Amino acid sequence: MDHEADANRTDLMTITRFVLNEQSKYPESRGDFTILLSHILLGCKFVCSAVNKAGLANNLGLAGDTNVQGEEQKKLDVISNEVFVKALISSGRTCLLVSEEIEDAIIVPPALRGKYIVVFDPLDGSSNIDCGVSIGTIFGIYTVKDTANVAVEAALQSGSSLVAAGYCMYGSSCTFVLSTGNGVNGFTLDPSLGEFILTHPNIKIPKKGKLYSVNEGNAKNWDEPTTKYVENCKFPKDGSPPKSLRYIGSMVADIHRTLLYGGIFMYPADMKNPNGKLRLLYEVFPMSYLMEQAGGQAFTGKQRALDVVPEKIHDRSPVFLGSYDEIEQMKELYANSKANGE
Ligand SMILES: O=P(O)(O)OC[C@H]1O[C@](O)(COP(=O)(O)O)[C@@H](O)[C@@H]1O
Ligand SMILES: [Mg+2]
Ligand SMILES: [Mg+2]
Repeated sequence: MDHEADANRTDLMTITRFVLNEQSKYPESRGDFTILLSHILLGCKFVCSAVNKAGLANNLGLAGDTNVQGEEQKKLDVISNEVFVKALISSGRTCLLVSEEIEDAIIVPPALRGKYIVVFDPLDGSSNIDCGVSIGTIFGIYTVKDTANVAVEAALQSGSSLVAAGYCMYGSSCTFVLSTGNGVNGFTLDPSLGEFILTHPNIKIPKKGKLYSVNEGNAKNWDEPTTKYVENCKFPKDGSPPKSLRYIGSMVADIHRTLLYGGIFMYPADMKNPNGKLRLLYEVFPMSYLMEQAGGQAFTGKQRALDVVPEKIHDRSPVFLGSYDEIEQMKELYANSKANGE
């Protein structure tokens, strides 16, 4: 380890220091959020290490069960879910948990309750686990006034009520991206220090993009606006160069690239999946929150994604996320198709 180089690095802003600085702006704060976040970070470090060692520790492949979504669970889906449930409950700052991998919401025992609801996708991009492609964890945080009588309905809040959201990407490096409502910041795990260091301050998505990201394998089932938008990416009518297609198949990785490079990521509704595939509470909302905080937009095809009010905890929603101008184009296509009664 090059201690001298590290000692000279004055920019070593750890995420803990960053959040404590943020917290100092709220004199009334008791540090509950900082404690909750430290437990989420611990969970991410644990899962990052488990992902890195998965092949060695025989943690690749299927777990043998099916989750509430009807998907075959991967061993790492189960491991990461257990890690986050334990970490979140032991923080003593949560009262209700919603996980992609568990059918019912977890109501935290009264003695361990705090004011936060955490909705999370413990491992996103499960289809990419066994081939070592980037995967991640996604989370959203809400608050509750009445923790004593908390029930599952308390999680059915619109995305615009989130107080924080983020993801951790397990890729070539482990990157943690967070917003608490004052912009978006990215931190990279320094494995030798075991610390997340600020490496992407104040992320702002470019207003336009040269990339589009969608599973074109679903194209035959798409609606008119989606078909027209993708057609225009490939054969632009205004003479501009065609956009390039980038699709990893892990929402965390596709969104991370979109935040940094610009462009659009979409999982539209189609005739096969009339509500799309991605889950509102722990995929669509957190990513929409981050996208808006970075200057982009998030649209469902009908409305601003964050304005949707979920009816059930595992509801799905179509979603278009990305650069401001790209989503404006998509909105226009939907408005026109509506006007033409399509
Ligand atoms: O294979 P498809 O249909 O393109 O779906 C890919 C999408 O499904 C997901 O893998 C769903 O998330 P999970 O892996 O958490 O179930 C997203 O990460 C990704 O964007
Ligand atoms: Mg997911
Ligand atoms: Mg998942």
